[in-house]
Amino acid sequence: MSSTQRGLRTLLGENAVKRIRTSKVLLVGAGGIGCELIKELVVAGFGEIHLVDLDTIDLSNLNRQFLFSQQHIKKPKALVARDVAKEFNPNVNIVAYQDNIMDAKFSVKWFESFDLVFNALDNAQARQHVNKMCVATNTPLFDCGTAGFLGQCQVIIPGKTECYDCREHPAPKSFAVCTIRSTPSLPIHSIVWAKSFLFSLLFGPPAAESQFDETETDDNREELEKLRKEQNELGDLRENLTSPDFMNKLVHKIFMEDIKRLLSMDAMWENRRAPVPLEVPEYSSKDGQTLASQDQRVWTTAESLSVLADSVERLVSRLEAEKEISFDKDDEDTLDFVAAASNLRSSIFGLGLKSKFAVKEIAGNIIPAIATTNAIVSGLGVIEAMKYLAGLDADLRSVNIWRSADRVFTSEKPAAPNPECLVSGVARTTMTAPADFTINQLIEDILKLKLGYSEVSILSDRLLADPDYDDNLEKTLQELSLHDKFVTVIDDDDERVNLEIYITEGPVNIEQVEIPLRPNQSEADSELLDPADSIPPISSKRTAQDAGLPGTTSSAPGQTFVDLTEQDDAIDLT
Ligand SMILES: Nc1ncnc2c1ncn2[C@@H]1O[C@H](COP(=O)(O)OP(=O)(O)OP(=O)(O)O)[C@@H](O)[C@H]1O
Ligand SMILES: [Zn+2]
Repeated sequence: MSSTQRGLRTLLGENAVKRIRTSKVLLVGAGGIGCELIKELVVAGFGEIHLVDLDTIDLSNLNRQFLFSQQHIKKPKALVARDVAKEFNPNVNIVAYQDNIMDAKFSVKWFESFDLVFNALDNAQARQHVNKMCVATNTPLFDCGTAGFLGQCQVIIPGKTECYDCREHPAPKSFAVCTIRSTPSLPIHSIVWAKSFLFSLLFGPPAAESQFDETETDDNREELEKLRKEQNELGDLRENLTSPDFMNKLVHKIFMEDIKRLLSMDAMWENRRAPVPLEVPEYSSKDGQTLASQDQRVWTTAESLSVLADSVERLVSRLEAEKEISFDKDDEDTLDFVAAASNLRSSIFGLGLKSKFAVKEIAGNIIPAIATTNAIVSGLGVIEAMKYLAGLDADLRSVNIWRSADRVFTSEKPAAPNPECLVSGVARTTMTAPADFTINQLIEDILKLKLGYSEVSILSDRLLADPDYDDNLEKTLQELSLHDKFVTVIDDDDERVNLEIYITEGPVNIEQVEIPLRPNQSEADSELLDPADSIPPISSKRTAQDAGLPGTTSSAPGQTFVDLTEQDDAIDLT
């Protein structure tokens, strides 16, 4: 027995140490926090640890993800973390998966097999998914997150405490479309334009909706009309990505014609510096790669055009295999495109130019990760998990690390679940049904006949049916890929809380369930902590957007689905 474990026995007693040794733990994420957590868990003597991470090791991870070194670059994080951590304590059984935790194979049944779950994730979508699976399976979750010097470990005991989604996360700040598209006044506006508008329209997946604030007013109606026309032209250009003339056409359109069109709106430039259409110097894509590697200095116009031309060639050649490409600050081809295009736009509008390195920081919206904060938060998470295993429920605390003169740590007793929460405040059941079971059968035979609903809406990750939408009624569970997934049933009479049904394949059968009435709003409020006393959770993603906190993917009636992967442009520069 190690000295750590002897210390734990003195502190928590023999029983707790035994529970630590026999418990089965899931750790999601093997990045900055995950590396720290697995070390803590292994050293503390947790017996069985399952580790999931979808990513491979990048050079930029090495400064803080201390389990990884140069020879591990490009290898799967989960597998390398398992091998290295095992050396600290060969008695621990570590099972590693290089996989997305949101994959259907990590089913409710699989989650149910764990005693504890730790989140060490960098995005809200995955955290919300794990939160939902833990609440559905009644599994305690310790959600760790850091953003620079700030950190947090939220303790989530389903049914007893708040969950990740019990508090609303403030919507990320977004830029007005006119600032980005017509009147940029800061380098960041050019960067957002290059990344979220130009790059996404040329190479990205089709956006469901505009990522900018497009609220129409009397003042901007004409402008918005022009911008839509411009956008359609860009869509046409995308059709010709492989034509040898593409780069010329692109440069001509976005840096000359579109700028002239903007200039024709005289009123816009009365009190602003008017943009100057680009005078295109000689350039060659051949120099692109060499220039792109010079990431600490500002490129000239000709150099930016060379990098742009070269990155377009690289991206276009990838499109054969990839169909569409998303911006990623660690993907050099996408970063080169954004760095070059944004600087060209900045020079047109007379804004400051930036090195590729600086663009990476802004476009990736990075708050530098601090290894010490990750280590502290991980330690706090494991302490709370040990308290839980020792049966010290009353002593459980969610802990925050602040950067203030008088207090670095604050801790709070986790608040009670919010009855209005779309994860904690719903009823849940499971059902089995065969592949050819239709949505109509689900509504008529199960929901109406067995559970007594009169009017319902059904959602999964999208709307499947409601009283006015019947396109899917004859579609089967198999066609809609609904096995091993949750569907949400909303009572359109507004009486009962939402019902989440987890569907697996088998003969038709539904587990009986009591569906409570919707809580009265005022009663619900009085049971909760005063939000002013509460500290909103921090994401572990080191972007200002996630530190400012994500939106919600919940399936409330009338609420639109927010694809969190598309919110990367929300940049808060505080
Ligand atoms: N859906 C998911 N399934 C599994 N692992 C995930 C999922 N989403 C994120 N992760 C993992 O969570 C980890 C978060 O770690 P961290 O915040 O240190 O990010 P990073 O990508 O290593 O670093 P950075 O973003 O700063 O470059 C990453 O290793 C990432 O691969
Ligand atoms: Zn909740």
